[in-house]
Amino acid sequence: MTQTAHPDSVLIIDFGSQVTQLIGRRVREAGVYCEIIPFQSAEEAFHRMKPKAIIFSGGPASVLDQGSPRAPQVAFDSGLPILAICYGQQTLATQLGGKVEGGHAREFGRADVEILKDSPLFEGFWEVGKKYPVWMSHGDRVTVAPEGFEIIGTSENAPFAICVNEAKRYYTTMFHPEVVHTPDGAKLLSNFVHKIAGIKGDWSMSAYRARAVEAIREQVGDKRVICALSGGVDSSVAALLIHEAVGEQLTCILVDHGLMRKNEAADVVAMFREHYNLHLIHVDAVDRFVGELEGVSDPETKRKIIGRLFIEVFEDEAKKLGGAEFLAQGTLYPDVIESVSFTGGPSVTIKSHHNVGGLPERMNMQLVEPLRELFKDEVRVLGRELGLPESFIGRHPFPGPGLAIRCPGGITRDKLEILREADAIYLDEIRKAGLYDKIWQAFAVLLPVQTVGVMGDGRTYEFVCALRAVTSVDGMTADFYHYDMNFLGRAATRIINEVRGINRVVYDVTSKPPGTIEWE
Ligand SMILES: Nc1ncnc2c1ncn2[C@@H]1O[C@H](COP(=O)(O)OP(=O)(O)OP(=O)(O)O)[C@@H](O)[C@H]1O
Ligand SMILES: O=c1[nH]c(=O)c2[nH+]cn([C@@H]3O[C@H](COP(=O)(O)O)[C@@H](O)[C@H]3O)c2[nH]1
Ligand SMILES: NC(=O)CC[C@H](N)C(=O)O
Ligand SMILES: [Mg+2]
Repeated sequence: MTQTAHPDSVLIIDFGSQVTQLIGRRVREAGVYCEIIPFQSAEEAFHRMKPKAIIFSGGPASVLDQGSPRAPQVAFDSGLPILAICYGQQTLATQLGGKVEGGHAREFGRADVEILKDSPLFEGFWEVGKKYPVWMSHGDRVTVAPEGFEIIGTSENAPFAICVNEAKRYYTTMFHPEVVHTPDGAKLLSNFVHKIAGIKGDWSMSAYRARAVEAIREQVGDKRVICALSGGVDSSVAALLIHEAVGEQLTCILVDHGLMRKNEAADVVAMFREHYNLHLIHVDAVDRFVGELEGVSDPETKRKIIGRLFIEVFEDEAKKLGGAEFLAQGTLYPDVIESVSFTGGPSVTIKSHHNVGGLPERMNMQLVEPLRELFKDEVRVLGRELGLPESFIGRHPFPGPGLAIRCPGGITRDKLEILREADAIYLDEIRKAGLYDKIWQAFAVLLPVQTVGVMGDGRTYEFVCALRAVTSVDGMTADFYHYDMNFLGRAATRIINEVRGINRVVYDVTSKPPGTIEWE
């Protein structure tokens, strides 16, 4: 979304660290605009962005390896302040004539850094002669600093814990200031962008909104955009931004595939019609999806059928509109990071996430992704900024393939109905207990297992319903939610009493890993 130069920006050069995204986050929290760019395209981005400061991230490679990543020369020629973290420190040292060695004691986790000399980097919170906790994760280390550098902080296994050239404004740390395990790290990054680079810090979500709108206008011109709108917070916020940018040129398409939560499609349509004056097409594709899914039990086959049908429905709708040049998506930063990782490498497919990403190629469309630099909680802040009702902002994520992947075994219309009812009761109980916002995602699963029960003196032989609730930050890892047993008892009783077809309820106590959040 960032075609134009921002007057006060920070260029974060990504060497592939798992936590690079957190650097961006901290910089934004300090009120400064930034972009994270893979090292391969950093030079190009530098000329486009005209940043006021540069940060080098950590990374999995060793600078001692042939062909390992380097920072572009322009970073050093620019005269800009540089903060270089971990791998960034190692490549900076190597590129400026210092030395890096492997084979020393590796260091993962907490370390204590002792401050040897004052610096604007930690002015206001770290004092000479004292020790402070930081988080390290490295095998290699700098053993000879480049000329003009001095060590101002040291730790047991990282003699060059903080090594700087104040004259040039080059600051390098062996530890990671961006992670929460370095308690003062955010302040350190804030000092770098404010005190050292002299950037004001007047960037905010409302500034993000204004720039995003401007960038969308520039990208889209007077062409037509379609937006796949699920009512999830990501696609809702993307749709509102694009609507603000190009108004009438936007058409949103909500596909009711019969796999949504109870009343979901109607609620989403009602909310958008009530609050916003945008084109919204509500496609009733229930028979098309459920018709093809009936009897299908293999999880990957279900996902592939759903992915294909989504494409077909969008193709049909775009045709009816006379074609569309752009497809909008609510892609977030965590969705992007996996595709730009330097190490890449073959990884196994655990499950094929339904993703409209396959659409544009097949349909000859360009992508509009105004949220690709944000995290989910930042998207929520932006949603509030745009006036999206709170009931939409705080919603639990809901997967594109919906209830189909919560109904292990063969899908039938009856099973989908039973599951939809159980899920609605479960969520209702969660809301009543005031737990909805404490849980990251909660849902019911209908197991393809029938068990014997007794109700009203009669024998029953009905399905088992499993309840799931997890806490998580980004969905990549998760812990099961620790309910009070009374709550579970209440939810189970209501589901068994009110839903015909279920006579037993169990709770899933599996974390991710080794489980995944969804059952398929
Ligand atoms: N029923 C649907 N109709 C139209 N588009 C959909 C539907 N389900 C999913 N999509 C599209 O697929 C994208 C990916 O879904 P995903 O669930 O990751 O995001 P979301 O629904 O916007 O937000 P959330 O993660 O909070 O559910 C959505 O942003 C939306 O563009
Ligand atoms: O849009 C989506 N399309 C999918 O195909 C899909 N599969 C899982 N999910 C959601 O992703 C998060 C992690 O889920 P898993 O642990 O099951 O992989 C959880 O939030 C899941 O609900 C999906 N979202
Ligand atoms: N976290 C990092 O950036 C690690 C850098 C380098 N791979 C090392 O092991 O030292
Ligand atoms: Mg969703």
